[in-house]
Amino acid sequence: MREREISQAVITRLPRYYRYLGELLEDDIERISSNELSKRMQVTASQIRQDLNNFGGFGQQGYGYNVKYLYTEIGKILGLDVNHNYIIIGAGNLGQALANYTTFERRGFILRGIFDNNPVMEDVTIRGIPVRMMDELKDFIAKNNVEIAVLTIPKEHATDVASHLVEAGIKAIWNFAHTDLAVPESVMVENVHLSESLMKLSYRLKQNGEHAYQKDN
Ligand SMILES: NC(=O)c1ccc[n+]([C@@H]2O[C@H](COP(=O)([O-])OP(=O)(O)OC[C@H]3O[C@@H](n4cnc5c(N)ncnc54)[C@H](O)[C@@H]3O)[C@@H](O)[C@H]2O)c1
Repeated sequence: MREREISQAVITRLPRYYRYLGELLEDDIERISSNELSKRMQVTASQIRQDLNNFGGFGQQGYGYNVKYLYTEIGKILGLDVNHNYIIIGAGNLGQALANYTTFERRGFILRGIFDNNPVMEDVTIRGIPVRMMDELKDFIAKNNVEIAVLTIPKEHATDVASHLVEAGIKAIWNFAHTDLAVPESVMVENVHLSESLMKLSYRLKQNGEHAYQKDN
């Protein structure tokens, strides 16, 4: 597989293909045409053919796509054929919600530890995992082969914590703190802003002329 030649735009669409193909598998659907997939995903059939042609030979005239094969291959491209150890930093509302979301484990993301700097949280367990204090962070990352840190702490502390993570050899940060992190290029950062998604929804409601409650001044 020549992954280097796949464009970034295609890569960003892969998780969605992966999700839909996973649902087809759960429904015991073995093959699907690009037209059928197009209807389900609301993407044009030609976009699907173009995207999936990047991986060569997956679709066959008159047969369509072999769902299991495509799902497996896209999983490999996304690095989902191996496990990734991760930790959560910030055991508050969001950190706990993510820690309790067991579907990540099914995808191969294994929660190894949860950290916080509030002594009240020390040894509180979330899904059987004890909350640890930050002084254990560096050793823990090295000993447990942790690749990914999820940052669910207030933005004021994010820069400082990110630099500790870099020092400790973390490879990737899933950043929920609302701030851009300055880390070396070798460390991957994926920022998540749920409120931006909500704003897009608000925009669409507005375009649709939906009634909205006026804000109190
Ligand atoms: N990106 C998003 O879509 C999104 C969505 C919701 C919340 N957030 C942000 O995520 C953060 C967490 O939200 P929450 O509702 O869980 O808050 P919270 O107050 O419930 O939890 C934050 C936790 O971080 C811990 N903490 C603070 N500083 C720390 C440090 N230096 N090291 C380790 N732990 C530290 C606190 O003790 C607390 O347990 C907030 O900054 C919030 O703005 C982002």
